[in-house]
Amino acid sequence: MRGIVVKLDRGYPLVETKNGARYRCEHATALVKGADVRAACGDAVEISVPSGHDKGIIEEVLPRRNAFVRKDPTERMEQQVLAANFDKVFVAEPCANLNVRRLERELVLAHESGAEVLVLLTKADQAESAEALEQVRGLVERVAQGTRVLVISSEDPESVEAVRACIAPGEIAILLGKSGVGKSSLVNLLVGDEVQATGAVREGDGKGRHTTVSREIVRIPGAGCVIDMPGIRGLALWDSDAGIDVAFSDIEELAQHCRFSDCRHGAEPGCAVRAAVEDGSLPAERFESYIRLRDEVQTAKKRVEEAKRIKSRTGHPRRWKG
Ligand SMILES: Nc1nc2c(ncn2[C@@H]2O[C@H](COP(=O)(O)OP(=O)(O)OP(=O)(O)O)[C@@H](O)[C@H]2O)c(=O)[nH]1
Ligand SMILES: [Zn+2]
Repeated sequence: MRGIVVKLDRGYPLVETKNGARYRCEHATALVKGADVRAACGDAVEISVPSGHDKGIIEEVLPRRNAFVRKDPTERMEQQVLAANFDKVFVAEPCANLNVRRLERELVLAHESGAEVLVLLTKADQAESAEALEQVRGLVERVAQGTRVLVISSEDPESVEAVRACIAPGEIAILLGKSGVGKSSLVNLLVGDEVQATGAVREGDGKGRHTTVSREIVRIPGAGCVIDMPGIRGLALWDSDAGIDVAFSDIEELAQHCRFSDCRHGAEPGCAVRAAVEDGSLPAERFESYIRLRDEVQTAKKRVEEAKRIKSRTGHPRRWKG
């Protein structure tokens, strides 16, 4: 049977087939052995359900159209696929306490997936003033380099409808942003129902703030689907060169004018990027972010190469996901 992974429930993929039946599944041993393929939310899979077995078995993960990938926070040299086969990425940042460095990183990861990217500036009602809000929007538009920016608030139904209009029926959007930025609240407003527990709901029960732990495809009435990506604390980059090129297209553009085509924008003569920093047309912090993120990707790649060398020397199999 063919199905879609609609949820990861404590590590077990929940697979929905065409007729709407849902099966909690395990991976076939052949998938996990060697290449260690693990199904992610949004994956199309082939499953079998042996009689007398309480779970289905994922026999095959079909090729992915795209994927959202970060470095596995628990394993030094592995990637982790958080979602697959989606059409859009919404990057959510709050209007007040906007963190430009985090936004840059989120944009790199979002663009790396190849899907269309939009920025959601959340909690507009918490902006100090209309001017402050416009200032933040202007800043985000500059950082986001032409990516569409929507300003939203849970207090403003029209802004929520604008988000709904961006997810066409049949499309899947993933929602990215730090805990507490208002993702669950937005999903609830889109669905018109309490599907996701929000921070406010759990605040009074003495168990501390709730953070969603499972990723799930949620259907939105009159639109497509959304996958909340909760609890993404560490967004370490993996192989994100393409994402950096898009997220920092201004710097890539400048680099066309460097004297050397392989200029690293360090001490080389005739570097157009450093010249732009010096004349003030490229903010120094933005250049520093670019270098930092680029170096992070280089380091990750180097570690992967090292791991491969160790494997070829020792024959010891390393685990690979995706
Ligand atoms: N003032 C204001 N508060 C909001 C808005 N949206 C969400 N909140 C509040 O912000 C807190 C966090 O919202 P959540 O929706 O739980 O945030 P989240 O991003 O889903 O967080 P995680 O589930 O931890 O990933 C809650 O107390 C919400 O009620 C908004 O537009 N304006
Ligand atoms: Zn240069």
